[in-house]
Amino acid sequence: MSEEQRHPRALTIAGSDSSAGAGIQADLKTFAALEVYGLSAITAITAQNTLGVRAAFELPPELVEAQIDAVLEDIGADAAKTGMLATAPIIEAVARSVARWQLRLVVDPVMAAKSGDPLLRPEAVAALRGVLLPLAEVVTPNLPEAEMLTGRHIETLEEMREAARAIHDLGARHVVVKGGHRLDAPIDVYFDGTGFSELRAERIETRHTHGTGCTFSAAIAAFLARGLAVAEAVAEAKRYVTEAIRHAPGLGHGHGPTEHFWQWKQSKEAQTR
Ligand SMILES: Nc1ncnc2c1ncn2[C@@H]1O[C@H](COP(=O)(O)OP(=O)(O)OP(=O)(O)O)[C@@H](O)[C@H]1O
Ligand SMILES: Cc1ncc(CO)c(N)n1
Repeated sequence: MSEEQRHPRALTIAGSDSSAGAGIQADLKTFAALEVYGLSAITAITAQNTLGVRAAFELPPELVEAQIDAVLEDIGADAAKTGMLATAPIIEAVARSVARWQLRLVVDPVMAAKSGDPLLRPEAVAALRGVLLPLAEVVTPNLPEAEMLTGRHIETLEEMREAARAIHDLGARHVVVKGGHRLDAPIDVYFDGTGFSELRAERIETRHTHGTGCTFSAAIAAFLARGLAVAEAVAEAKRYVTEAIRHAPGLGHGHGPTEHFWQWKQSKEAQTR
């Protein structure tokens, strides 16, 4: 097998974030940092910065499908992830592609930006729940998204476990309910259909958490593409996002982006010492 054939590759199906802290841009940076070749299919173009989303333009579902077909017919993907999908017709087009290409899929059920601006039309939640979740190998809702998907109020770890089970019942094979929105430690609950575990990390006191969910789900897809089992991929992705937050460059006046290339920067510094 040639080098080219062995190089792991991953596909992101998501929206463009002009401030490059979230969306397609965060996903491609994550793939690159984890040495996975990144492919992209853009669903929507947003005009946003660290303070909020000013405008969004949703692309036609046929164009989303055409992007996926173009890269998969030629290059192929070992894993894929979805982010902002914007509308029900786009979700349906993506679900068709995922089924046709038998993609190993990580679904980040993006509904709103950190600023609170909506990124998914309210009527599209039903399509996300009914059409895409049954195709997901892993789904990574934050607390408000888990509440929308289950119709339950979620606060405690026990409520996070109950929500993970309810989302698993919708068809997703592995569920991570993320606790980044809790005020105490950012503990995530992982459920594989049989047992629960917790992904624990220290809370980093920072406002620079724009795109942390995108980064986490892209890292899971990258580690799956590299051949890790789901539980390992999720644990490694948690470590990756924690360090990305820790090394955030402090850009912008609102929720700034995280840093993806801290390891590369550290090794460059070590070389010049
Ligand atoms: N301040 C923090 N310190 C450490 N880890 C954090 C912090 N905030 C979030 N995390 C972790 O980052 C990951 C992403 O979680 P989060 O709940 O922030 O996602 P999200 O709301 O979907 O993000 P976004 O919508 O901005 O992309 C989770 O593993 C979460 O526990
Ligand atoms: C395009 C895009 N996708 C996802 C998020 C979630 O953070 C965002 N802010 N923007």
